[in-house]
Amino acid sequence: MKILNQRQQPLTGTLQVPGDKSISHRAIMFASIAQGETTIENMLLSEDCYRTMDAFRTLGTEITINDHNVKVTSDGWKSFKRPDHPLYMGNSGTTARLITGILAALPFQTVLTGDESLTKRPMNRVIDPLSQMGAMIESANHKLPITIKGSHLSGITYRLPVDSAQVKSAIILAGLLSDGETVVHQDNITRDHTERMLPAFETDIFTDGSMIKVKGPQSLYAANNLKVPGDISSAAFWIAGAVITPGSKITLNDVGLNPTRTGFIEILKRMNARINIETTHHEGSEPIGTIEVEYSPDLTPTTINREEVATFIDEIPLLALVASQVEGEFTIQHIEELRYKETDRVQAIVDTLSSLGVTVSSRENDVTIRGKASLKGGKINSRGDHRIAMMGAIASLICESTLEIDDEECIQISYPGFWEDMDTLRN
Ligand SMILES: O=C(O)C1=C[C@@H](OP(=O)(O)O)[C@@H](O)[C@H](O)C1
Ligand SMILES: C=C(OP(=O)(O)O)C(=O)O
Repeated sequence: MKILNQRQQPLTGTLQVPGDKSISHRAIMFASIAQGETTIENMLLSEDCYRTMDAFRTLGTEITINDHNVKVTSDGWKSFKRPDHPLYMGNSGTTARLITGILAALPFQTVLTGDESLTKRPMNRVIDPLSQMGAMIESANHKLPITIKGSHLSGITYRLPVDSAQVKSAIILAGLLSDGETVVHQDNITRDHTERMLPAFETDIFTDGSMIKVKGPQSLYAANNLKVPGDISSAAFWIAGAVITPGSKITLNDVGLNPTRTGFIEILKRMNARINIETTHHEGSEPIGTIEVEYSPDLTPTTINREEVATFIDEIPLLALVASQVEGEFTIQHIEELRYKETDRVQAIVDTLSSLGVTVSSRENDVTIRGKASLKGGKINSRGDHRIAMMGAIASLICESTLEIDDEECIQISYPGFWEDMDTLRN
């Protein structure tokens, strides 16, 4: 439990947030299925990323960690060996979905398990398309634990029924290891780190943004040095904190500014938030830059379009918190996918904000928040969901009294240095 008493303390100063979680997972996975030695700089060493590293070590990859630099040495996917125990995915949906795409095409059986939260999250979204490719995956109710039998796969053409980068990536990875052509169509933009990073491993992949095409089977070769940009989803906590806390003014350096991830900033700008972003350079094919944010007293509501939801999917709890500081009624629409995250985040938003004294209600696919609210403090239950725990910590910046956060250790899942970074910005 964490007790926070930081009433109206502004966030000020400069910070570099840790490496991006989505990119860190992919760097380990792609380096593992490739032949040779890849070095990864600024790797995120969080619980979820350890689950990915543990799984690929069990399959035969050598991974050494020196500070935040990771060396991955592998003979490629054809050399992977059958694990002699179930692979534990912990809390990580990204690990579970993407590795299923790889393991489905390998000639041995693997069992995947997960923690209490992950075993409630849907796997049918990857099992269905992979089965169409010829995969044999057994599960009770399409949830973990699953048994992947390992079979010879053939390419498919598939239109994503949900806006999910995890599903898209699982199919692309399976496609690389399958016979023939695999084509994935998406109706709305989802994060495209897989498409951007794979060419660094000498992979042939074509995309025009709404369609992705790969031909298999392909051998992948180690990438030259990869550098992971700062995680914009981690930066988002400080951005939200600065926007709502009087007196704040912060600069965040070296943050990944991939346009498929910057939805939160775009939306805050539409709401009159005082934010400046500038792309300073690229690492591989990922744009990187600086974000400057100031306290923004004149926020206005905006409309959330379905097409943009995936570009800030993990920041929606934070947007709800910011919405509580906007005059009038603010509806965040089209957020049904939040029900399938670490917790039902639609419900978590309603329960957390209402326990802080905000008038908030939800229907199936949206949440409506009435502002401007004074947050009263008290106690919130993170339910073991890292993003809800950190959203609570940011709410505490403007609470009138002490706030207690249950189960705050879950923050290790995505942001191990969170409390240290909070101290940096409050000094
Ligand atoms: O591909 C990824 O790295 C991720 C995709 C998103 O999930 P979905 O694809 O399920 O929306 C996101 O919520 C998750 O934190 C990371
Ligand atoms: C949803 C998340 O991650 P994952 O799906 O990988 O568990 C998240 O980090 O908010």
